Amino acid sequence: MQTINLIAPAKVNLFLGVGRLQPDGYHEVTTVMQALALHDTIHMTLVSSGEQVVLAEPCDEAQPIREHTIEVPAGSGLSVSVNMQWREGIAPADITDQDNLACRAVRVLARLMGRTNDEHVRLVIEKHIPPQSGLGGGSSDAAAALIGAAALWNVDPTDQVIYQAAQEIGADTAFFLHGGSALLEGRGDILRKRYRSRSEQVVIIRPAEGISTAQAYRTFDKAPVYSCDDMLAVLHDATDASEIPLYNNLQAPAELLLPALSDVKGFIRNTTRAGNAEVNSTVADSAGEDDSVAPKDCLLCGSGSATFVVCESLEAAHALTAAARLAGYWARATSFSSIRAAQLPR
Ligand SMILES: C[C@](O)(CO)[C@H](O)COP(=O)(O)OP(=O)(O)OC[C@H]1O[C@@H](n2ccc(N)nc2=O)[C@H](O)[C@@H]1O
Ligand SMILES: Nc1ncnc2c1ncn2[C@@H]1O[C@H](COP(=O)(O)OP(=O)(O)OP(=O)(O)O)[C@@H](O)[C@H]1O
Repeated sequence: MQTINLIAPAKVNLFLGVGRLQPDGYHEVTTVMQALALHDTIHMTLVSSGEQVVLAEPCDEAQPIREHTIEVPAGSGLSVSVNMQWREGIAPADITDQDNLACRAVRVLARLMGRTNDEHVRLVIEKHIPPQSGLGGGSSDAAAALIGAAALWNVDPTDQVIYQAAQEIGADTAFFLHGGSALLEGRGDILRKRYRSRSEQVVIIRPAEGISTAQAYRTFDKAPVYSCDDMLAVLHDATDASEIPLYNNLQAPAELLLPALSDVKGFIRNTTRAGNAEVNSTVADSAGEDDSVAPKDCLLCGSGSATFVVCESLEAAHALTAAARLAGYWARATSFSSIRAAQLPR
């Protein structure tokens, strides 16, 4: 038996330019993704044929630790299971082991490698990234599970099969193998260039409801508004992620799907305007009086439903987080980061 620990960071899209729908059901996308320090933690154990192990795992408040027994009978092939631990007050989502993107990632990698060993991969995921938020939590868990399975199976972490598996799982997964800040095209899975990461404090604010990514794209198609070529030229010329303009053409469709998003924008504007200019003067100064315009330095995360706000200091981030929680939102102070999905040192 072998256990390793991994981190799976969240992301935001500093720039998300959705283009035309392709015959495969996916849209052409030009995006600049930026990793956050906020991350899920994954513990991954490989149990081989003939072994019987008893793992001590986190459970719930009533029973903080529980024993979990795993046996691998001969001829059973690969099996994968997961224990999801919801942290940070995130409402637990009902995800079967079969549908869990991290479990899927392990199975896809085994298939692409032609690996047919009798073995069990057990995952414990400590969830700090809320799902259906546009923060890519599930995709990042999948990327970390690929890195973890590769380490447990002695596969070179730079082997192309890992990138191939990531692309098969979903559009966002490939980014988390690179992390930091990067320009991606295609379905949002082809790396074009890397930038120096941003490093400021960020607050994530999420209303109670999530948004389905597929539904956000379908709503976009009803009245598409495309980014212009001048904007794309800026992305290709930039070397530092701080040069990237904040832009997301899924913001308007997401607001149509979820009116609570306009309330979040209003909350951010009012909080930073109403005598709290020191909370985030950048947002306050640029907010103007027009309530239909988003305050500067704040943008929808991917397809939503979370919004991120760039703050000038740790104090400003904590003040905004506290105000957002008081207003009934899920909120979390974090920062931009250069991390990626990775194994932690033993
Ligand atoms: C909104 C973003 O998070 C921005 O980074 C991504 O584009 C979404 O990436 P993701 O969650 O990994 O998406 P996937 O799980 O691959 O796809 C979910 C659904 O979103 C839609 N989808 C996704 C990516 C893309 N380039 N075009 C699409 O139309 C498709 O309907 C797809 O069936
Ligand atoms: N390990 C996982 N963590 C979270 N969600 C998962 C996981 N595995 C599968 N899912 C499913 O994926 C859906 C999207 O979750 P995710 O956290 O990736 O949302 P998202 O951030 O909106 O996605 P994205 O930004 O990639 O579009 C969830 O509704 C959930 O059913």
